[in-house]
Amino acid sequence: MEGVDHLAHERNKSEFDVDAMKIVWAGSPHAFVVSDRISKLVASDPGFRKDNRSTLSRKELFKNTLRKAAYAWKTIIDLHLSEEEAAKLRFYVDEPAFTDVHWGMFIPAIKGQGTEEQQQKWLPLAYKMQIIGCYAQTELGHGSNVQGLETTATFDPQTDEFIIHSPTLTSSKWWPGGLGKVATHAIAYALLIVGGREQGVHGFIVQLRSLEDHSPLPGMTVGDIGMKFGNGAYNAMDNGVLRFDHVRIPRNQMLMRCAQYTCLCMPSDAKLILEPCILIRVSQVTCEGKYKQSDVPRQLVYGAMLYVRQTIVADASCALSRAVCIATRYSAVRRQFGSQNGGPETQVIDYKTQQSRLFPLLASAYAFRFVGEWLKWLYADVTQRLQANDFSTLPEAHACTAGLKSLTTTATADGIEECRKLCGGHGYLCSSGLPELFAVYVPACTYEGENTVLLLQVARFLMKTVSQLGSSKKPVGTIAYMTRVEHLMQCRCGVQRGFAELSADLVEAAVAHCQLLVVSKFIEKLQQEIPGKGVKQQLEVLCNIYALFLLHKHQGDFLSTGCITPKHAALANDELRSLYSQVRPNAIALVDAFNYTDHYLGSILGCYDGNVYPKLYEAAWKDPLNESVVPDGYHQYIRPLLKQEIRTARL
Ligand SMILES: CCCCCCCC/C=C\CCCCCCCCCCCCCC(=O)SCCNC(=O)CCNC(=O)[C@H](O)C(C)(C)COP(=O)(O)OP(=O)(O)OC[C@H]1O[C@@H](n2cnc3c(N)ncnc32)[C@H](O)[C@@H]1OP(=O)(O)O
Ligand SMILES: Cc1cc2nc3c(=O)[nH]c(=O)nc-3n(C[C@H](O)[C@H](O)[C@H](O)COP(=O)(O)OP(=O)(O)OC[C@H]3O[C@@H](n4cnc5c(N)ncnc54)[C@H](O)[C@@H]3O)c2cc1C
Repeated sequence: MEGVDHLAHERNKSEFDVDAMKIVWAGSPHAFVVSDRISKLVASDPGFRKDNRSTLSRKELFKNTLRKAAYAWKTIIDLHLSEEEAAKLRFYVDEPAFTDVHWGMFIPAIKGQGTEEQQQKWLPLAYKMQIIGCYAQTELGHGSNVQGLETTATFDPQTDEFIIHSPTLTSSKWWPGGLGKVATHAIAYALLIVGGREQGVHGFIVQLRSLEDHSPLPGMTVGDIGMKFGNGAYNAMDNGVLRFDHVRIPRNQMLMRCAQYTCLCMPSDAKLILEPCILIRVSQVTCEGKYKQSDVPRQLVYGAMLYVRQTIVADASCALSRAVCIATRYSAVRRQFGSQNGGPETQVIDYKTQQSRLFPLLASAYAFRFVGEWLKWLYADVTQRLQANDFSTLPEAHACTAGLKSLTTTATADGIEECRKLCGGHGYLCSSGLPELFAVYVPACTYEGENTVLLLQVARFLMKTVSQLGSSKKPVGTIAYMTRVEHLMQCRCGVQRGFAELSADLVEAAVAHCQLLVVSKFIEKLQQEIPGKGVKQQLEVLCNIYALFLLHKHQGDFLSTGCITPKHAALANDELRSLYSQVRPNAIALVDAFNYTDHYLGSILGCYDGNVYPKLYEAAWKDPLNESVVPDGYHQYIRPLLKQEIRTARL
């Protein structure tokens, strides 16, 4: 029935103030108002329709994405949207596109590593989208190993230029989003060679295509790398390949500042505002061909990665909460077995097995939300310190962004797939929204740092900390707890080649460290004042579920290290079951608190009114295969088969 809320009985059960929880989820009353307004704006505008994506061919999908990006930009300009509103618009439009990399990587890289002159020249063009940039780091042969990149940038003092060249097939740039068909410019990473000496990998601003007719400039071979995982989904993005054949660029297009971290955001009026900055020596190539080494950590060249990893953590809770919202609503609608005296069957959400799979994911979505908020704060803090020439917290910020990026994206990708399974057969339909969500999300485990490679970075940081225990350098911040494990210093293992040989175990330790971070940031959140009837209590239940679920899942480790006894393990399990029962009446309200529109969810199974079956039935008839009753190919293939004429037919 249209207009009837099939989940009303569920909503009536809730024991807390959903509107207050919406504000907790959004981060502040202001953030809620902005998010709510922009999500409704996008949902009500047919220009942002997305329900037909899975039936489009790659070319149609890509062109439609170009149209949407242009339309989004026009909307931003026409409505004078602020940066915050524009970012929300991008989020709710919900389509991977070249604009993500332009705003999310190209601009931050120039802001983080460009000199003031470079920023003054390039940023106004980029902010107005008069140039479109991509981030060309990865090559066919090397992604994780950035120091192994083969593209060269050789300085020619005769002409005061760099010659950018791809010397081998494996040095071809491969993967950069937006590169394939759209970007006019790239930040290309290349091995700097000055006076015959290699000086490490640096970033260079390189124009790729003509601003007149979009044709590749001389010396560039550029194109799309082809179809990716999943129909529709990430294929809206033109991940590209690029080869340079002795391309010359002026010397002033090498990104020469490693140190300056400015606030990585777009001014609301799209005009460039340059904050006064502290002058820090930069890596430079002079016109005489002298390389001047920066006196700040070379890792600052990875600044854009730190920023993007932090945004990826913030995004993880969005993707996971979206899948959980779909699976929770559908689990309340779906009934199987258990009818008593002809009454209704049991809602599948009432099965303890369903709860034990679903509710930890619901708790994780909230947990990731809060750790994402904290990471944003940490990033702002390290940025401020760097501006004051204080590099002391950079290793910790790197470990936190890398580790949490790895932990949250892995859990989110796995969680989306689990939500699909929680929806049974219907979860496999594209109209459930879950296959596409998974296909779009899962590369987050690989891009911006492959997840295991990032965990190894965390492990390295932890081992460094352990090796300093007992010295005058006391661990602080997120590793302060290590003072309580000084006995580790007494542990020795006889394994040769130490770190490499034990890396699989060290990765597990890194995961445990990151999980501890998530739990402790959830607990810290609960120590704040949280207004709204019953809101804090619900969050406490979710926090306990998150922590106890981890303990239950890893009880072997806890038991084998003597941290808990079998009795503790059994108690934890009993408590988990009790917590699931406490969440059950509030489950629908807890996902309503995400405040997602049906447009954003893009799922018949997750629609707000729970009117799933008529919508599924109706949607099936809209499939292109149902445009004709007798399919194309009947006369050629089916009829001859049925008539046993197949042996004589020309196939
Ligand atoms: C429609 C219109 C819309 C308009 C909208 C307007 C407004 C919109 C506003 C905002 C939009 C935002 C949108 C954001 C969306 C973002 C989308 C993102 C899409 C993602 C695309 C994907 C991009 C990519 O994948 S780019 C390529 C990424 N590549 C990698 O990540 C490579 C991974 N490898 C590495 O990071 C490194 O090589 C390494 C760390 C693995 C190893 O480094 P190394 O070789 O130097 O080796 P070491 O291990 O020796 O390390 C040395 C030393 O350095 C330390 N270190 C390493 N990295 C860092 C770092 N990043 N920071 C600080 N320190 C670092 C390391 O710990 C070592 O330290 P020691 O002390 O131990 O020596
Ligand atoms: C959808 C998508 C979009 C992307 N967009 C961009 C972009 O815009 N710009 C850009 O420059 N790049 C982009 N990339 C590339 C991406 O950043 C790399 O693919 C990523 O960094 C992983 O590197 P790799 O492909 O070399 O993986 P590899 O490093 O080859 O990984 C293969 C396997 O080897 C393992 N491994 C590697 N090194 C080690 C080690 N030291 N110890 C133990 N195990 C190891 C990994 O764990 C993994 O299991 C994108 C990738 C994808 C999938």
